[in-house]
Amino acid sequence: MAVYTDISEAELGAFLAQYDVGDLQSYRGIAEGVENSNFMVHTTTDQYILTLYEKRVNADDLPFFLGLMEHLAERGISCPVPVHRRDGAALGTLAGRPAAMVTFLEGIWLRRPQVTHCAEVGRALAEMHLAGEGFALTRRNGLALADWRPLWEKSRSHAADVEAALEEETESLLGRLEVEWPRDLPQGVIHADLFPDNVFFLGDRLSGFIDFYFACNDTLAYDIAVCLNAWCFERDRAFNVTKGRALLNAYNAVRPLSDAETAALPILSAGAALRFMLTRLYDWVMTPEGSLVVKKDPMEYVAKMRFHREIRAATEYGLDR
Ligand SMILES: Nc1ncnc2c1ncn2[C@@H]1O[C@H](COP(=O)(O)OP(=O)(O)O)[C@@H](O)[C@H]1O
Ligand SMILES: N[C@@H](CCOP(=O)(O)O)C(=O)O
Repeated sequence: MAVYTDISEAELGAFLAQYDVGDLQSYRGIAEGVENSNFMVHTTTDQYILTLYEKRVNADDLPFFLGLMEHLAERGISCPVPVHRRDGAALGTLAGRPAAMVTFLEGIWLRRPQVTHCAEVGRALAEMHLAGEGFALTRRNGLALADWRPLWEKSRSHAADVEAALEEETESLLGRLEVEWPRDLPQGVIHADLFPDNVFFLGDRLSGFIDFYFACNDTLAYDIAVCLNAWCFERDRAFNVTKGRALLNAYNAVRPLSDAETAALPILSAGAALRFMLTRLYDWVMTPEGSLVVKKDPMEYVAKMRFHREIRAATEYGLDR
């Protein structure tokens, strides 16, 4: 569960007194999520999400994350908006942690997204990429290609415990990515973690994105690759080309992909699969039993690395060309 830091009613009441949000009525910790401590807060005027930023989030990045949500919301993207205190600040301190309140986003995330939802994600991702243009702050991707090898070196010696071939396969893919990674593709603000648990729906209609805490400036098409991996594989780890088609074509209809972006999709998808395999592997082998960190299965992403290795063209993902 993701309530690493607990808060008392008195602390929260004093924190809320800095805002124009009415009086505290009730609050509860939210079990979902991995990185931070989240609370649902009901006041006499509305409901909000309170986040206490934990160790893995760099406090220097918070103005980027909070400012980005505001920038996107001003441009019509549905996402939480930071609530400002009476003194104008969006970021405060609670229980010794940096803390912020954001507006509550209606909707639920889908455990079993269907083709229609993949199309919604493709469309909304492209809209977000366009809306990100002009955002004044920048943030380097802390989990970009250059960061993968140092991360790999930390858990590499445990890879064989997870699967015999994993060390050799990872080494081989990483070596290839370091040589072939595309560096001249269109850049912009990317979400970088747009998994189903970060996208809300009301019925079949996408109601918004949450969890911008990996957002950064990077290759736009890499964000599509993250989504292809997160949305278009089934539980048996098979790629669903109908979902791929829906996601890619919906994206392309809003922000047409260049030939170079299209050609790079297989390598970007392999890289995206490796990136999530690496963070999952690290948590898998390094997190002590009984810790609150939720461990996700690295093998799910090993299967995706293997799948992309065989892909030669984006049309195999379903993109119409
Ligand atoms: N603005 C929001 N509106 C509604 N629910 C939210 C909002 N932000 C977070 N949540 C809830 O909190 C959970 C965890 O949030 P998330 O940002 O994914 O945490 P973490 O960064 O720790 O992974 C979400 O699955 C959702 O249930
Ligand atoms: N999406 C990542 C883990 C990050 O979790 P989130 O709850 O912050 O989205 C993965 O699946 O490995």
